[in-house]
Amino acid sequence: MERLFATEIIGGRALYKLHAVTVAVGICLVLYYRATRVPEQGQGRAAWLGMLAAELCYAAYWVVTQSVRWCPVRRIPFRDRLAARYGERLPCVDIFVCTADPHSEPPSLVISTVLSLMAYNYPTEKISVYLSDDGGSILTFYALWEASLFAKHWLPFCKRYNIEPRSPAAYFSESDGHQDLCTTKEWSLIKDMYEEMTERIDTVVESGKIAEEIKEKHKGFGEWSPEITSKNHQPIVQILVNSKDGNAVDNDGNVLPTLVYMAREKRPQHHHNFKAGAMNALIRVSSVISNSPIIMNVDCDMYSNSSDTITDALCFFLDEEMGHKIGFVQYPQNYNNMTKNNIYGNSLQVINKVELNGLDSVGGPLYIGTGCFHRREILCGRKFTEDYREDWNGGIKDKMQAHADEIEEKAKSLAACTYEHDTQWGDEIGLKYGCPVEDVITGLAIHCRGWGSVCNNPTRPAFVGVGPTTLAQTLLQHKRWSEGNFSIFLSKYCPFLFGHGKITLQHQMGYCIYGLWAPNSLPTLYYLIIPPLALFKGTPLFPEITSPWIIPFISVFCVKNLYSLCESLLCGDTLKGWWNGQRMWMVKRITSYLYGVIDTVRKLIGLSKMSFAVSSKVSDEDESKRYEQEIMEFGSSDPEYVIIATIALLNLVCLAGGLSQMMTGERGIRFNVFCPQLILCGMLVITSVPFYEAMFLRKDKGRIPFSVTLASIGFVMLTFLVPIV
Ligand SMILES: O=c1ccn([C@@H]2O[C@H](COP(=O)(O)OP(=O)(O)O[C@H]3O[C@H](CO)[C@@H](O)[C@H](O)[C@H]3O)[C@@H](O)[C@H]2O)c(=O)[nH]1
Ligand SMILES: [Mn+2]
Repeated sequence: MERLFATEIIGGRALYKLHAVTVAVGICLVLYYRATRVPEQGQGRAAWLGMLAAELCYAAYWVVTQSVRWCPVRRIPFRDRLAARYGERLPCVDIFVCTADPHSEPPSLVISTVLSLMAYNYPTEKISVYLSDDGGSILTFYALWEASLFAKHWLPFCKRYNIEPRSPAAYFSESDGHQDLCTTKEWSLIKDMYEEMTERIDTVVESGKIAEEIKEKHKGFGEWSPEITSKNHQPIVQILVNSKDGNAVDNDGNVLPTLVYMAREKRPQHHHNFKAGAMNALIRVSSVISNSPIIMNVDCDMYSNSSDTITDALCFFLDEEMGHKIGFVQYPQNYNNMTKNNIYGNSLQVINKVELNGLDSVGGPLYIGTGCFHRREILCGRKFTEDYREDWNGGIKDKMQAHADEIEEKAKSLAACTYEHDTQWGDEIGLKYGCPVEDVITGLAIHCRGWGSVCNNPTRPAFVGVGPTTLAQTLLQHKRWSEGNFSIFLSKYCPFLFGHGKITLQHQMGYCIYGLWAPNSLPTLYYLIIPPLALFKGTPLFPEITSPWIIPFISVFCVKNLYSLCESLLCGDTLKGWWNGQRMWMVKRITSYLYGVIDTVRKLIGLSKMSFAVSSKVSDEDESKRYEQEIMEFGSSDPEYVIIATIALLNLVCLAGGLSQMMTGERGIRFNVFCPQLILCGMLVITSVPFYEAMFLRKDKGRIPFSVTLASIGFVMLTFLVPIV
């Protein structure tokens, strides 16, 4: 039988292997040199040994990152074959959307995502969309109710003209009138309708109040009493559109997808486990409403950008040969608000296009929380067995029109905060609790239960969301990610221990690429502080520039960076984008990742509890302007900025000091001996130019505040007290 998807090895392997061998040999020589040339006590022995340790860490980490680069694969689904083979027998799909706060995640944005998901090219009676609102906000409920009405116009419009993307917000901001498709009149009509709705929603959100005459239009509004707060309320489940109900049709008379609002119960005395808790409540609530065998989930900002995504994903699950082994299908995260040169390195192109595909070849990509299709049974803890075959007819299809109220009541009981007490939920069943990257740890458990996963990365991105647009947001997100992955590494779920004998060694290493992000901060800090300081103080830490031993150092540096540049360019980044990305790696390592290490350790010894800071999807006008112009945003005196400014200044001072001492011949600083340190220091200074500008030249609100500069000058002076021994 013809396969429903194909697998292709991504080209460029010969070049990759050449680079890998060069770097590997270089690293061995560097380490050999370090280990055999340790200076005498008092001549920088400690600093030298520190360099050795840092380089050992880098070397080990480099090996880990190569695990996924050996043989990355690309998957190609054949949706026409699927349609021809399965026709009416295609399975039902439940779609979960999570939102947490109407202020950092505006309801108008959330419903655009919801509308894009309702408008998939897939039999509508087989789609159910669930919105989990952890903000428990009547404002979000109101927006969803508006969306349920607008859907009656929007879905027929999308399908009649086959438009993309089907998120109205994205569609209208991208197109200035698709006259070639439909009449201008029709286009303007629907656009006005959409804009009026958004305006109503935004006004309501701003005022925080909903008019009484609106509240009368749906019984759901009755759930909110004045005492309700986001942290203290009863469970709320409202079926806004019930596709089994004969009246739920759009303007063309076609059935609408089921649409459900859920706010699980929240009580101050019960821990709610953040997104993982929301997802688990959704799994249960949906089980009494639609119970589809496939669950897809997205974050509220991740709209569908391609309307055939469901069919594409099903090609993997329904493939006769391989399908029964596949636990989940992951799509990469793409963003529509990235600037050309990717100032904060947030486009994640290399992760999306290299690492996820590479992981696919060694056992499967990680579950990254959004844009992912799961089998319901697997999310609920099922182990892989060779004879496993899914019954695609699952799901609740009978008419429930008569007792929708009863179902809502049943669903509410499943969304109560005591429901999970003394059960396996959050552990063996559903998403795992207690980890800031609930997605990664859940995916790991699934892989260790024997399932594979695949990554589908179509040319037209399937999901597009809102990425961080300020430095602070970026650092916050990466702190959560690095901390989460590091805490997995240190827990009983450490891929090398938990995964041992269950997943391949390469797959274990693949997980560790992220698990070791955080501890990477330590060698990096060392490398950014000690060599410049040693330069200033006249202690050499590298071979002389004229010695043959400098060759491995330089070749590792050049080949590795050239390869990373190629990778980045091939993934669609610009040269400047790559450069910005390198700067951001440095910044993330000395701030987010360092914090990640500290907080993971604090949690291990019981000093702090897990948190999940939701990233804001809105930014103020002034900030957005600077973001568009790719000017780095500081503007507050966060301690992270003090670290960044201190390192930048330290390197500047050491470079200047080193150079001037060399010219005057002071302390015997000879060019030959110190050239490598000068180059290193010089590179750091060039990388840090935007930081100097932000400290000394810029006048706008986003500059580095004077207090930060002052503090960092103080820290630089303190650093000079550190002896190089
Ligand atoms: O208590 C909470 C906190 C968050 N969320 C939702 O979780 C999603 C992700 O939150 P966001 O602040 O956007 O975090 P990101 O860093 O962008 O999220 C990435 O990283 C997370 C793990 O750290 C994953 O859960 C996400 O799917 C993945 O997109 C959003 O839809 C939130 O509404 C909840 O539902 N409840
Ligand atoms: Mn997000």
